[in-house]
Amino acid sequence: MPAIASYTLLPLPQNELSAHFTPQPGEPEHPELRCGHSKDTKTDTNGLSVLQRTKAEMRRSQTILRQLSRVRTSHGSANKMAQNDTIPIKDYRLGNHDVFYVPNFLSVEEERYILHTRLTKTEMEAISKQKATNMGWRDHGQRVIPAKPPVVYDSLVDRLKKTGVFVQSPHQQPNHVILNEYQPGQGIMPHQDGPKYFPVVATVSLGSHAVFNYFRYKAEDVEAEDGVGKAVEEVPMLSLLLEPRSLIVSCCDMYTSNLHGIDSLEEDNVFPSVPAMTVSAKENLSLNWVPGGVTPIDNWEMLGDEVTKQFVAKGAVLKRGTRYSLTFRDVERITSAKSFKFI
Ligand SMILES: O=C(O)CCC(=O)C(=O)O
Ligand SMILES: [Fe+2]
Repeated sequence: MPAIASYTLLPLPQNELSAHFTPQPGEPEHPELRCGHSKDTKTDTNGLSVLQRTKAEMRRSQTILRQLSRVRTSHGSANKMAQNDTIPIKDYRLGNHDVFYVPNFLSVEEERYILHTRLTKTEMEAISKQKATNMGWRDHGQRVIPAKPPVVYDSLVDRLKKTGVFVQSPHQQPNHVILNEYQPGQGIMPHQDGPKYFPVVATVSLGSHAVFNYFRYKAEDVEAEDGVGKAVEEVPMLSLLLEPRSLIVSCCDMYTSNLHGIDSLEEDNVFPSVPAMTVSAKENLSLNWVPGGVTPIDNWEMLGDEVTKQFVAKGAVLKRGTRYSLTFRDVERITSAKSFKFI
């Protein structure tokens, strides 16, 4: 499992930031938006407690967000999505799979803002001890998150609503978000998210890429190696390159019947998959497929960044940086997966 670093709640004071994401050459430097993480202290250098400073930071975050809404970016698609009434999610479907890949779902500014405002685990715990009120957001272990997520989350939830993927969920929108942190070399074992959630999961990637694999279970009569549970195919049925700022949605059968995971690697060796490539074809092509070997990327034609696309098209080794993911779900499950379809 990756470390669950924190929930993004409130901005950190500038003086506690350490350089984390350095602006690319030629990129305008925006002092408010430099990303970083705080030292694990309960008070800042002015002796303010986390709760005291959060009010001031909240006001500051509102100002930044107002500025952000005026920023014009070259990543037009995120801005267009923010303005449109609906996002045609069907246009982003991966073949016939219950999987949707949307590049540039977030703008560069939103990505930076979210990374800038995340709290550390220690800060989260410091706030929890002070028993602030529950605003309805929960963390992975179902502890209550005692503060309202910043406004940028509202706009992300709004944008997710516009895709229609949560239209049949109990609250018609996600009510739960997890922020995971993956250092290069970290991944997440193949797993299912389980019946606690409505069978739609929407994940936004930030900071770096991941290769996200979906796996089938082996036939009923094949036992797992450890004799516990069902055996899982070693070769992924699908592998997607998740670019920073992209959205991936898994639902329906993909949610209820298959597993997903990310290999624990420092770099991903990728090449383009061809349409309708079967698992056995992939196995042959990948020559003695091993986890972390060469991975055919099924969404390479849908990639948003032209340079990345060209690299993947030729075959490339992509070095991982620190990746964060925000996973949105609706917790209370009242509709059965079988009767649910938005596609
Ligand atoms: O971080 C990701 O992209 C996936 C996380 C995940 O699968 C989970 O939290 O259940
Ligand atoms: Fe998961």
